[in-house]
Amino acid sequence: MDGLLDALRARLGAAHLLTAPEDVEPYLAEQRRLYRGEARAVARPGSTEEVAFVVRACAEAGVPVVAQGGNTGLVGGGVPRGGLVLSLARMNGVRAIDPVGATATVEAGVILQDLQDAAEAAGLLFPLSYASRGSARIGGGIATNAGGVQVLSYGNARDLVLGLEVVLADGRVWNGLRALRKDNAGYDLKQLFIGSEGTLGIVTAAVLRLFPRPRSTTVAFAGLASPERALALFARLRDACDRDLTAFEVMPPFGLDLVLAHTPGAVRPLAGAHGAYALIELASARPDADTRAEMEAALAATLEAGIVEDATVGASEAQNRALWRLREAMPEAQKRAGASIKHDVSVPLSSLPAFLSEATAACEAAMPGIRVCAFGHFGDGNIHFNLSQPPGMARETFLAEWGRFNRIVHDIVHARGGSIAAEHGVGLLKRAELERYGDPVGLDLMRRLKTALDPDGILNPGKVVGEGAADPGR
Ligand SMILES: O=C(O)CC[C@@H](O)C(=O)O
Ligand SMILES: [Zn+2]
Repeated sequence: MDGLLDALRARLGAAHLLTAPEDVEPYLAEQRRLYRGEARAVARPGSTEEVAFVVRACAEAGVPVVAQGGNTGLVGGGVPRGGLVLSLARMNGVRAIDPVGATATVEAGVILQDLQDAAEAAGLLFPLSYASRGSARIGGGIATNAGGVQVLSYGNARDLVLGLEVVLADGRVWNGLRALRKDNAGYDLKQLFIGSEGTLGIVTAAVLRLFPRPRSTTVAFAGLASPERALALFARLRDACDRDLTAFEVMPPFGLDLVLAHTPGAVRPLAGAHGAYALIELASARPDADTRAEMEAALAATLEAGIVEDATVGASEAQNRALWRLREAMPEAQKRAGASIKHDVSVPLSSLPAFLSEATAACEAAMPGIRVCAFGHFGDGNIHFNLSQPPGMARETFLAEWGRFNRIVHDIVHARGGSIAAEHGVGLLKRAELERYGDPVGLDLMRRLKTALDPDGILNPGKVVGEGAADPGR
């Protein structure tokens, strides 16, 4: 190990090889305190060549490497289990924006918010977005195939990537950095690396799709009797507004109460109480678009049809933002309300309301006082089926029940043809669950891919389908 560290120090400079415990510490922390990493050092390469050098040196020394971006992941995918952390933070440049081709070529360490701002400065939109955008880095978003709040109209990270540059486990660089909309010259290799959580290669740069900026955007918040009504509303809006419907998020009354209690400045959007709340966004880049009128007409029709109980429509950008804030503050508010057991699941859209009532009833029966907080990307069929600890119960007592609730919730998801890892990935947290619910042939293919691309298990070992014991119960 010491020889390896000397070689890395010589190549990167002492300032970019962190070995002091206090310098390494931030890279070991995991935001939900579910895991604590272990690593001997953190390498901070400043170029693709330096990333390749680090990986090659580690491969030769048989030392594992875990790539880290903003370290904002939710499943422990970036938690090192020995070896070296490779931070992409210094590689944070937007290399080029092509306004005609509507593409951005970026380094993996660019912060998502900076990329959104750079696209905006060029008069365009980079639509990938989630609450951690101020610190999350695009390489992590690509490595986890991140979803977020605009998937309904723009897709997941996977749909936004045209080309990739990837450092392989042996230190070679695959140059797939192409800006083509059409390229059927063989297998689509970039898709292998997207969502592989750093287990098959380390993304160092990407060509990303940009879109016209919406000229008109309107956000509304609707109160409904139930998730069934939310589904009916979604279907109506999709019919009426077609591609202008850019987000359809749902939160439960308990979730809204948590947000109002724990978010400074948050104001109750509707006077009465409702069984479910939907945040709706309409946006259009058409010069003649008037999404406010479109929203008002669509909501008026659904109010009249008895689908919506009440609704408020943002009348300014500030009001639109305030409504979004209610939704985006949800995870933080839940964190402040104590420990949570999270399930990031998806089911076919038509069975989402039935899933919610079945899983809620099962969890409430399994632990009196448990508080179900199921919210999220309803329009994508993706719900964060989160459970808040009963008031007064100790954090560790509650978290010890994780395995039992996984079984309850994931069995229902699986029986309904859903996914137990919809948008946050597998990491450490869902490894045992993937083993349990994954199709055996599919799992075999995944392992073969891992072995083919990383035969010595250098890249992010123990994650997704890697070797090593999965954490039982989580
Ligand atoms: O905290 C969660 O469970 C979800 C976080 C994030 O994916 C969101 O949709 O807000
Ligand atoms: Zn989410």
